[in-house]
Amino acid sequence: METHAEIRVSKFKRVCVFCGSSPGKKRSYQDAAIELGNELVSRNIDLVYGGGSIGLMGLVSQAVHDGGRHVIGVIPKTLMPRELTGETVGEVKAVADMHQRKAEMAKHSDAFIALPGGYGTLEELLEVITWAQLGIHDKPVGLVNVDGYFNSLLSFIDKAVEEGFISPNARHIIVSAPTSKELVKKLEDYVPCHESVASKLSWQIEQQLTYPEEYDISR
Ligand SMILES: C/C(=C\CNc1ncnc2c1ncn2[C@@H]1O[C@H](COP(=O)(O)O)[C@@H](O)[C@H]1O)CO
Repeated sequence: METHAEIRVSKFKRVCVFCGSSPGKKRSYQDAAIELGNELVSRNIDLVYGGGSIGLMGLVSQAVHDGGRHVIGVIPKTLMPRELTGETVGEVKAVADMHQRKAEMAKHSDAFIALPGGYGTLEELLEVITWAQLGIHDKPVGLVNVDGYFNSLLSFIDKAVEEGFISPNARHIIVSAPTSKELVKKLEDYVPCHESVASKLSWQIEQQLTYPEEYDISR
């Protein structure tokens, strides 16, 4: 059995995790959030997430923080009062709005992982998949399919491929596995095979024009 003390090398420096602001009803969801945090620690990977301590977000961030890795919580100013999201461990980056939050989370991460969650998680997951399809980034995107939580979403995506709305190549953007350990391995091996609509460079130029300098947390 592998322990936290065992550090394995990863090609990812920072991974962005999208997950429920609620804990979910099954213990397995909460266990999976802690397992993902521990998996990142064991691979020497830092965390980027939506900030706060509520739900699965709190569990994954606490596990990464307790394991000694860096945690960045990217929070829109509106959600910053502690009674809304709880205390954030590690570094807090304040951003102007939800749109900038997603852009900043994406910019500072080498890969994206979704755990079970609700509308917010699905929206974040689908957006980074869409951005990959458009060529805005070429970073791997995966989901931890805890107890088959995402089966119906994956079936829907397969239906969209069958019906001609998603290309078979773009179907490969989304990587899934039942556990964090298997998923991180798959993401490490991921090679994009879909065609991009526009170059990464042209999207970067477009993004620089979108937000004023005062909100660019990379400075
Ligand atoms: C809507 C609720 C609480 C709001 N609090 C949040 N605090 C921080 N981040 C949030 C919050 N709500 C959504 N997010 C982002 O979306 C994902 C979680 O949303 P979900 O709908 O719970 O799946 C998460 O990755 C955050 O980035 C009351 O539940």
